[in-house]
Amino acid sequence: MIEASHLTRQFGRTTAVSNVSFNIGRNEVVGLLGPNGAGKTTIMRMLSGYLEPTTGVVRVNGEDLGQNAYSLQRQLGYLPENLPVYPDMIVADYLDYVACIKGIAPGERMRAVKEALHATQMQDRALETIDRLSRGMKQRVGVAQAILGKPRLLILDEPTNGLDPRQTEQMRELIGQLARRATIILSTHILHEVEAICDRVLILRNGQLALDSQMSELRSCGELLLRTDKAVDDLEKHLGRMPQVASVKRLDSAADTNAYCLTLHEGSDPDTAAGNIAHCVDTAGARLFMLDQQARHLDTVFHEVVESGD
Ligand SMILES: Nc1ncnc2c1ncn2[C@@H]1O[C@H](COP(=O)(O)OP(=O)(O)OP(=O)(O)O)[C@@H](O)[C@H]1O
Repeated sequence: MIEASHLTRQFGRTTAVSNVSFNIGRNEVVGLLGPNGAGKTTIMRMLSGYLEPTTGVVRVNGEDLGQNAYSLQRQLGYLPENLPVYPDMIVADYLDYVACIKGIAPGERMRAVKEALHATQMQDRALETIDRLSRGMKQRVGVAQAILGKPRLLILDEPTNGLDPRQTEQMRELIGQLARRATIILSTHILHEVEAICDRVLILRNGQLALDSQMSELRSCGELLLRTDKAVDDLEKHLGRMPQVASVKRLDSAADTNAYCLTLHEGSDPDTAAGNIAHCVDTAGARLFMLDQQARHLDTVFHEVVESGD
């Protein structure tokens, strides 16, 4: 759906983004993360065609965005970091104006505006002047203009910025609904937002892509916790001989149970390993009480990735 190939962007002597490449497929929901100044907004602006890369290419459905910016921009929804909403305009007029720029046919515009207002729960504010709305409400107007015409590609720069916890929750739900029919790339500083809604995460560090991982792979840390009865003294040895198991550590044992932490070899599939471990425990003659894959949290990974570059 969208392909970023060797993107670099310089501002004078500052290299904001350096040789970043990735492909994002249809209906993926991708979180773009990184500390302040890592290059997130610069990438979002290049992906949406509002900023030209110094070198590199963005392709949307195989078409070069640089060559076809105007027509491709009409097919995508973009929520910029700083909302360019016109303060003196009435919400509905502004959305109608954006619908017009996006090339939505005159007969379709009213319905498109109503749908966008409904999706962002702004129906009651349709006739207010944008200037008089709160920060969170303005943010919703920004999202409403991005989703006008139901684009298949949405680029959202910090969509929950300035929202209160309830509005944040509503925005998360909205993004979840939009994700059923659109590819979404969103940047945020809120890591649990990414954990809640993204399939994949890209982490930038100093303008470079430091991590590109599916959330499911990222959560797996290659460790399993095992608890058995004490029927077999040398269970540790049996477990250690398994091909997927790199090491076995005995943990504190209770009166009638033993506990182990098993580290898998890199690249081992945790589900296959879990099945084999359960079989090994059974054949050795012990009873299995618990076998649990350990999960890593995104904030642990984020800090590891960001700090490894310091
Ligand atoms: N128009 C510009 N002119 C000069 N430098 C810029 C410009 N836009 C961005 N930069 C610089 O490029 C780098 C990346 O900025 P960018 O806004 O993309 O980071 P970010 O990851 O979005 O940061 P934040 O989390 O603070 O929003 C920073 O060093 C910034 O100062």
